[in-house]
Amino acid sequence: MGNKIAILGAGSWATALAALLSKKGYPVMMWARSQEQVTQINNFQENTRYLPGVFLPPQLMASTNLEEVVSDCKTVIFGTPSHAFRKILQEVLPYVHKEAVFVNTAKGIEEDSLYRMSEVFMQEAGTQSLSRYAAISGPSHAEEVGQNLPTTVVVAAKEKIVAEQVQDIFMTDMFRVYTNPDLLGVELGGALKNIIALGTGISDGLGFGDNTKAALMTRGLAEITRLGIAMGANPLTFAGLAGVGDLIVTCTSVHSRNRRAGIEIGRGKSLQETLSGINMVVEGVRTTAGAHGLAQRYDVKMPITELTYEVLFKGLAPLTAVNKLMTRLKTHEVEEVALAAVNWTK
Ligand SMILES: NC(=O)C1=CN([C@@H]2O[C@H](COP(=O)(O)OP(=O)(O)OC[C@H]3O[C@@H](n4cnc5c(N)ncnc54)[C@H](O)[C@@H]3O)[C@@H](O)[C@H]2O)C=CC1
Ligand SMILES: O=C(CO)COP(=O)(O)O
Repeated sequence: MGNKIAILGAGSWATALAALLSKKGYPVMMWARSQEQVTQINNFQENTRYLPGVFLPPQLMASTNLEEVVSDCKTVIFGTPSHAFRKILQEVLPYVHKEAVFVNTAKGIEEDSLYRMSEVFMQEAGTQSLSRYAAISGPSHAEEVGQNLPTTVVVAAKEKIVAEQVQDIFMTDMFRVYTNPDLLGVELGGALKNIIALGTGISDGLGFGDNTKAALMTRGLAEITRLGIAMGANPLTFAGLAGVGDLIVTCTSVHSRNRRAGIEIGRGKSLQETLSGINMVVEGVRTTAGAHGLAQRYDVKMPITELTYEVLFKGLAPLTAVNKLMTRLKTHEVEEVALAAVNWTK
């Protein structure tokens, strides 16, 4: 096994990462579903549909043949959306070397099972295999990574050695990679921030201001953290790159598809119209349904998530959702459990 890297997917994020690693000198091969993408990458050094304007090194190769792409690879990176993760994993597993490391970059929750991607991975590859699994997350829009603008991300893995191996693979002087042992927290942060980005987009689409956006982001982080704690994550992870970091970028960036979808919905478009107009993956939609299920399973209050769910799937008017959030029963800002350190005397 040499140091060949496989990247599965040829969307914006897969392409940005493939360009980064290829420019770093790794032999990289991408898997694309469509021959059109393969031709563009191999013959024209650009992925005009998903990452226009970013030059792809001529040595970066793509193929529609999964076996060819993953065979002899030391590292297999998933750059496909989370709803495709299980199926593609099933297809590649027979061809992947038994010592290869898997790196997932998708930010989502499986809709019916409510599994995180590491749980899907364990189910398909076996519990032992989690020692060869890592997740990358953090504030990192493909368009900016493609332009080599300074970016920071976090890699989480059960095994420190794997996290550090992946850190070394990706790290450049413009792409700084931190490690974190809290795989659960990193996966949750990356997935759940997309719901809040839909919410802030809706708020922007309704014509609300920066106060509203800051409120949604702050209270959004509070409910993400609340669910994370209930599931066993480290609360500090949500103060890091996969938590507040990614929340900030996704809720404020012109590049965010989740925010863009929210804006259209806030302006009155239906979910279907919105999604077909964007024509790229909007992970937050499925994740809202997943988080709605997790909130029920863990009996955690997630008012922004709940109302986003009702807007997306139950026809609730966005304005009514905002009104419902603003007129909830009055409450404390900080959870009782966290208040233990800084509390009022009774
Ligand atoms: N775009 C970004 O800036 C970032 C995206 N991500 C995550 O990366 C993942 C992929 O997102 P993007 O690259 O942005 O999406 P995209 O919409 O740009 O591309 C999606 C790619 O997946 C393929 N695809 C879609 N459905 C598929 C299926 N059922 N089976 C096989 N392939 C399928 C498409 O053909 C396309 O190549 C998402 O989970 C996203 O949250 C993470 C960090 C940054
Ligand atoms: O996760 C992302 C940036 O860190 C990408 O967000 P969008 O999917 O909303 O574009």
